Amino acid sequence: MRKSIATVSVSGTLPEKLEAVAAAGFDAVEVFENDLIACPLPPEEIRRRAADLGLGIDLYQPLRDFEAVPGDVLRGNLRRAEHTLELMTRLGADTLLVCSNVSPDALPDDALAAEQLHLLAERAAGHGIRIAYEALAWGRHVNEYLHAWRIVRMAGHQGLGVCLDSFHILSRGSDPIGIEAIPGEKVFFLQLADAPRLAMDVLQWSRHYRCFPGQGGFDVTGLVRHVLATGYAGPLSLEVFNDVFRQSDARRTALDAMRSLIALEEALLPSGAPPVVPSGFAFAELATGGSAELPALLSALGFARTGTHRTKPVELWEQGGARVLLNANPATEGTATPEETEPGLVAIGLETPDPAASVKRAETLLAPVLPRERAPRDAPLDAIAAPDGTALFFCRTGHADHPDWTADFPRESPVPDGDVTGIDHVALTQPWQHFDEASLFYRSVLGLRPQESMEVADPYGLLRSRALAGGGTRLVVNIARVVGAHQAPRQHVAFAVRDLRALARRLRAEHPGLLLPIPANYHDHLEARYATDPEIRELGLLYDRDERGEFLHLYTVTAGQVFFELVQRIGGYGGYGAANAAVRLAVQHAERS
Ligand SMILES: O=C(O)c1ccc(O)c(O)c1
Ligand SMILES: [Mg+2]
Repeated sequence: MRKSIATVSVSGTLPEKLEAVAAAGFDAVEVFENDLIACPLPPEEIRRRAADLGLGIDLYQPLRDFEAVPGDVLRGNLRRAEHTLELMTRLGADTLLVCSNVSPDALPDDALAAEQLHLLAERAAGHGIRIAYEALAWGRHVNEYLHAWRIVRMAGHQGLGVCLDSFHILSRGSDPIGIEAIPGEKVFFLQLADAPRLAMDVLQWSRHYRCFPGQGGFDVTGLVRHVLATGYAGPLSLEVFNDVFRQSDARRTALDAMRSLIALEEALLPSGAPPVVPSGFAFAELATGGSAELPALLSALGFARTGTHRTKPVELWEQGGARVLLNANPATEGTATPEETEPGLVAIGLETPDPAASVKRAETLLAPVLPRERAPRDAPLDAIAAPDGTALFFCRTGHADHPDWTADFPRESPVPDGDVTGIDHVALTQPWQHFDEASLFYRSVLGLRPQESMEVADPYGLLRSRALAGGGTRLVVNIARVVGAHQAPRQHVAFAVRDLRALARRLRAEHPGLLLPIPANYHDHLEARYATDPEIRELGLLYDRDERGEFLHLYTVTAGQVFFELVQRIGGYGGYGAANAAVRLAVQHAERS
């Protein structure tokens, strides 16, 4: 299907927007009025630049507050409309979006609205232009898409149809099934936006919080199915007003937008290949930053170095099913970022049933595929870059028909069988403007299911956190908005533990200072709330429960950018102890200062 995007959805000047959108592979744009009137280039030049970039201008928008007005207001409106139609001729746009009237001048009179829209459609037809009428969710009298359709039908003009916008329809809770009552040839345009579910004024919600399909809480795919059932064959056009995207790199946002449409289109196809969901973690790779902190932490937790890479300063540490690579020199492997000069997570190995299919899917969804020669191992593993720069390797460990990366680490000692059984989850911190992008990335590329995002108080700011899970893989993406010097550690690796009480008892006895101290106030609160047993306080454990089970966890001190969490899930507990994250952040800040 033809893919289009409104210029309002990305940052920059109009020429910059066009370039970014073209580079991401879009076919066309909707030109937003504000972008045009602030642009020093004449419309003919904008048209030429778009054409040179291979972009059509599918729509110009919006003409506001036009219909259902008294006669004296109509005269002014027609003058405005005439100007817009002339401008569109110069721009080469053939569809004008008219959004429903929000002004106090508007009358609650459908027949009058229909008559005046008919008049406008007649004038527009003289310029070879069609009118797409859109119900804004906050329109004064017309705010439902079926109401807009009734008026369009009443007007009965060939050059007048409706514009459907998923945000306006779904934000009001309207049932999109009604779309199927509209003949496809009367749907002139389809605008798509998702949004997080927020209880707030709908205009503010629309103007600041829209996001790309797959990033919010609406069933945009389901709505598109109804639109396609009408026979609609026009563009899928993204129209996203979002305060973060307005400030982000336009090219990156445009790629994110394109990824969203590719994933949406795929979801529409009954034959679409389902995502290859990773079944768990093969390894976590940490840069040591040349310090002994990480090996010391791991051996205290019961890990042992089981192998050393044949040619590279990389060690394999294992316990139970948990594997950690300690890399003394990741910068020479071509993945250098400033964080790598201190201990931190640089890569994650994911177990997938079909590594080739995983990387192919990642490529289809515009994930940056890392060149093989940059892979820090000798076994030919495919890797992609996650939005925060972490490398994600696709592995099929222990299957003879796939490259055996563990063979690069000749075995030095057996794998200890201690309390740690595997990697439960990995948490990554995104730059704040990449939160929605990261959610969509992990959801579409890896097929993980996002959970609701949560907000956690940090003593110096706010942490937003979203867990994504599927097939035995759990990731947590965080963004922290905190004042300069008070950054919390960026990453953690959480190990699954069989008996956390036993492990905590041992660690407290043998390695005082290794675990993060938990305030007594926390345990007072916990006992009042859950009547937890005194051992939880004695051992300094954190605790949570949900309707399916219980969760015990604790944290180590931090090394560079990374720390370890130890978790024990009891019953079917499905969370991450988010209620305790604020306590952890406060203690980590105190520990640093
Ligand atoms: O917020 C607005 O005013 C606005 C304008 C045009 C649209 O297509 C829309 O969905 C919203
Ligand atoms: Mg719209």
